[in-house]
Amino acid sequence: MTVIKAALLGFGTVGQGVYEAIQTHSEQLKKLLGASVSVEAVLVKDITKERPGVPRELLTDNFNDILSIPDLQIVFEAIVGVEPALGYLKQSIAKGCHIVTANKVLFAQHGNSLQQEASRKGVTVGFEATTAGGAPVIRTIKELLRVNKISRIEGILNGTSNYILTLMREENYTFEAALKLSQEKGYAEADPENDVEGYDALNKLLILSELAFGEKPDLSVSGVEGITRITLEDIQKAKKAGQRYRHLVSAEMTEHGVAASIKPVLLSEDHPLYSVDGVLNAVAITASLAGTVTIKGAGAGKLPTASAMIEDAAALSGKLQTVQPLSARSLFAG
Ligand SMILES: NC(=O)C1=CN([C@@H]2O[C@H](COP(=O)(O)OP(=O)(O)OC[C@H]3O[C@@H](n4cnc5c(N)ncnc54)[C@H](OP(=O)(O)O)[C@@H]3O)[C@@H](O)[C@H]2O)C=CC1
Ligand SMILES: N[C@@H](CC=O)C(=O)O
Repeated sequence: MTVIKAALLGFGTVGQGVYEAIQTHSEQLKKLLGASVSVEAVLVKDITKERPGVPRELLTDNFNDILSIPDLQIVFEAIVGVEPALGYLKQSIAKGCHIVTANKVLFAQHGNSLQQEASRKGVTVGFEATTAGGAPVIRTIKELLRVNKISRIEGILNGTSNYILTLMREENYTFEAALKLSQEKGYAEADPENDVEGYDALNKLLILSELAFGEKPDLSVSGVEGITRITLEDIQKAKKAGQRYRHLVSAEMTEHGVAASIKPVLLSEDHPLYSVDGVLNAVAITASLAGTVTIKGAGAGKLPTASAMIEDAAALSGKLQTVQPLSARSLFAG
């Protein structure tokens, strides 16, 4: 039996989901990739934490242990913020590994340069999980762009905000209680201010805009607004009037560049995003031939996000070397 060697950077909500999905979907991956995916090491920050379900000898807090794995093919990255993740991904590319990341903060700033470095080394960068969780928005835009020109993108890109707004409307939750529940469910960022003040949606819009239009919008005039100014009273008043608050992002190609907006908006029943409740995200892409294509799916959470990362790995079919299983599990044990 041969294997494809992978390493995991981060073992929080998303990292655990990727590890679990590789075990539970091993047969599908084997059929697609021609060999089993073997997780050879898991990088964490705090090596002393209890990690049920993962063999102790796979854990390390030293990135050099990852770099020293022979024939490593895929590095899944699910840690938080730009550094040290960016340095780790650059070193992984230099080692000849394909990388798959969920880290939108990093990717919004450094996605282009990472992709250029990867292409020079003949490897790929999967970033489906950076935007809209399990909903395949990146893949859809790439497919559309093969022939279409994209003129506009509009959507709900933060699962936490949509979940909070839904709980406040449907179950009279306070903002604080709804945020706490979204943290418990693993939807919110390590610093949830990124979610509720609109910065997470901003990073995702920057990623989509760069992909769809080849440039990022300038938001210095319109600014970025989250959901924190909306009160329970506002939401209940809107409900009585048959309206719903949504945190909406949009980006449109104009003759002066990309015009964008990120703010809460009141929608009526006739709007296509009116019914997108809970942790769902939805993105409507307007394309020259296809018209408007709308993708909807879980925008955050362990398994939907892992699904996006595993799909990126599955897309490497035909590009991966398989090797005999190793002794790697004992590489850095002790
Ligand atoms: N949660 C979600 O639904 C989604 C999250 N994302 C993105 O995925 C990434 C991970 O998110 P999530 O799993 O929720 O985050 P968590 O906070 O749950 O987990 C982060 C993991 O990264 C590890 N880590 C943090 N800093 C370092 C470091 N310097 N060196 C090594 N390991 C480190 C932590 O280690 P330790 O366990 O030791 O603390 C932890 O295992 C983020 O970039 C996030 O924006 C993307 C889509 C959806
Ligand atoms: N915190 C993010 C997680 C997914 O990207 C969100 O709530 O959308």
